[in-house]
Amino acid sequence: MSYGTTFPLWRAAAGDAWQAYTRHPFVEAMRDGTLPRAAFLRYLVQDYLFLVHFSRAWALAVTKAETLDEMRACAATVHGLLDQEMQLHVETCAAEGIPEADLFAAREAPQNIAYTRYVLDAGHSGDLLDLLAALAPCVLGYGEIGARLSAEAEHPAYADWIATYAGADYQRSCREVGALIDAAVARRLGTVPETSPRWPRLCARFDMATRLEADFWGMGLAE
Ligand SMILES: Cc1ncc(CN)c(N)n1
Repeated sequence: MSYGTTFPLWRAAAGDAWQAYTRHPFVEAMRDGTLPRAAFLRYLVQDYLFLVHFSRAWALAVTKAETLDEMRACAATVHGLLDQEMQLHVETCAAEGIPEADLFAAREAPQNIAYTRYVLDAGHSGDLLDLLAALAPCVLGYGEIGARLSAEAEHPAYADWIATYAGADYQRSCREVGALIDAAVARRLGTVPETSPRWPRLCARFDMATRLEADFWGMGLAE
């Protein structure tokens, strides 16, 4: 999946870290159905909390925007996270006897704190581009993983999860976020952004967020 022109450049710059994230053993175990349910639920509870902070980060992006179009795109992502994506977590956990109040009150894992606060700090200390570079691996990586698993899954155990990220709503959000990133980059860095002195730092932000994604999967696998 390309989701615009900037994402493939950032993804290529991240090199092997991107494969380590999108083909992590946790992902492959969802693909072949061998992922233990306890590991999935541990991940899903943490991911609910992750999405709470991620929504805060996208809300911060609204305040960092310079145009109404940027504000609308960031606000639409906040809506998608709070009112669509989190339903997967709430409904799956409810079916396992875990009410939403328990999700909200769960204790955050260190890997979760490291990732979400890194992203929030990227936004607080930088501008919209710093924040978008740190947000991109999350949104677009799951789009890529969902699309691949929907074609390659060998077992139905995680079909609901896969359907959420392969689904039309999530894939549309990925294309919109890709377009937001391309327009924000062009507005601030011009048409050849790779030559900007800011480019290496944006690639470094994307790379760090990618590594924190892999650590997040690892947290799910840890006993
Ligand atoms: C850790 C993580 N990264 C990405 C996504 C997809 N929004 C997610 N739900 N959780």
